[in-house]
Amino acid sequence: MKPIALIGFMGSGKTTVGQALSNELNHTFLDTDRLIESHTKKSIPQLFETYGEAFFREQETETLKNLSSKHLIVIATGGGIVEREENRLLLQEEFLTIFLETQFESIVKRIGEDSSRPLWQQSLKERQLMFDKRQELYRQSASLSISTDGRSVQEVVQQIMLHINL
Ligand SMILES: Nc1ncnc2c1ncn2[C@@H]1O[C@H](COP(=O)(O)OP(=O)(O)OP(=O)(O)O)[C@@H](O)[C@H]1O
Ligand SMILES: O=C(O)C1=C[C@@H](O)[C@@H](O)[C@H](O)C1
Ligand SMILES: [Mg+2]
Repeated sequence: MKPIALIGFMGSGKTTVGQALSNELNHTFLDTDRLIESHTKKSIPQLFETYGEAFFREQETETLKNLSSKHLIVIATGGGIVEREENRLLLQEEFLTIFLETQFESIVKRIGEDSSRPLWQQSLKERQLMFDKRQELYRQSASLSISTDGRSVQEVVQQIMLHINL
């Protein structure tokens, strides 16, 4: 069985839903953001500040490649993983990829003014533009989309369980 990958914008719930889903399935949970931080021994804000976004994206692709051959895992990805075509192809071909579809208004409520997400440190208009641009990329990369608006984390997990045939 292919590894399960959760994709979606920052705050769509990839990390929290991924943890709960992995418990339900008795799979190992891994988060590409946390793997990159432990590999580089730097926080994401430090990586962006010191080495720039391109370096972070290289690390992200390497991490995704390494995870593509693993079994019985659920991975949470970074919100920008779909920016690279190479990653989109990996997500389409090597993972059972699930898009946690979430309206921009819900994202704003969930994240607030969080300084741990460097690309959230922009004007509301720029955040919305980035969100709009990525929606099509998430859809292209996933074989299943689950709406998270108005659903608790457990309800999102239940929806995923209903739609995947394991
Ligand atoms: N379905 C939901 N309903 C309400 N709040 C949620 C839901 N899913 C996640 N949250 C909350 O939203 C916040 C962001 O969730 P989380 O960190 O899991 O998002 P993420 O997709 O992993 O973001 P990032 O791409 O930045 O890593 C957390 O405070 C989490 O508890
Ligand atoms: O949306 C993005 O581009 C990002 C989301 C986070 O998960 C991290 O991967 C990082 O902050 C970049
Ligand atoms: Mg996360």
